[in-house]
Amino acid sequence: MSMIQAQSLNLSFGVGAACNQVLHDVDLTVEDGESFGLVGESGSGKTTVLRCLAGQYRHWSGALSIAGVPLQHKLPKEHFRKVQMVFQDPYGSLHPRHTIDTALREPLTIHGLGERDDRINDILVKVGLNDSFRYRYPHQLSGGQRQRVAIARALILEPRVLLLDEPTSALDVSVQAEILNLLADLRQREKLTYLMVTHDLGVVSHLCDKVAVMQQGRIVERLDSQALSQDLASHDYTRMLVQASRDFSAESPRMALV
Ligand SMILES: Nc1ncnc2c1ncn2[C@@H]1O[C@H](COP(=O)(O)OP(=O)(O)OP(=O)(O)O)[C@@H](O)[C@H]1O
Repeated sequence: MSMIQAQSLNLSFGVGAACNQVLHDVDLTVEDGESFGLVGESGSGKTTVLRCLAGQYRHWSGALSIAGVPLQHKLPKEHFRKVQMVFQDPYGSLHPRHTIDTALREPLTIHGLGERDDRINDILVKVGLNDSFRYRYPHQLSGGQRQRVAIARALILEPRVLLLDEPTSALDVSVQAEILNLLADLRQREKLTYLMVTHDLGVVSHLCDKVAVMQQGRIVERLDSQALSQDLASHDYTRMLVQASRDFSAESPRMALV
């Protein structure tokens, strides 16, 4: 069974002359346990796809489902036990005046889950932190540690799907690989399915099994990330992205599309 499915997903902002259609008949299938990348130019609609699945936009048309369950426009609370989102900026996604303990406790309270102290300790260990972080505030953590907390907050409800919106792009280059390795590890251990937006084709080849390329609200190509690294893309736009990534990596070897 597919874990994530989008069929003919359309979404516009504004009305009348100001109407801007940002998604055009997006079809997407992500299998259980797969890591799927969404790449493409800025403004092509990648984040909007994630936000529809996360219930942040309700005015889409088409069909969406998670684990075979069709999504309604207003999502029930149980949806968020299955699907969680991790944002680009870990500082912005954590309340500055809430301790890490409060940030992690809140979803447990909302969903009425017990054994809260044990769950908080366990999840901190899973993301490579420990209980010494519990009573700190976000500003007392490094960028990488904050993103670990944001990942812990997403995982504390034991979801099956993580929607990752450029999870490493706001981080210092030196910690990006650490977070990518953590995400790869967690996917295996927790049997998660990932749908990840990224600009970085190096991240795709490191973390994703498959990739879809978006341009102006449409998916123009779907392929295995291995095929992408081996120059087997067929669409001109995808080939242009790969070339741009290679040119950039000549200046910054870390970005290399392996
Ligand atoms: N709330 C909104 N109201 C109006 N327009 C919006 C809104 N959110 C997004 N858009 C528009 O939708 C289009 C797609 O935006 P989206 O953030 O999905 O692109 P993206 O591919 O994720 O870009 P980036 O890589 O720069 O994050 C853009 O033209 C954007 O301006």
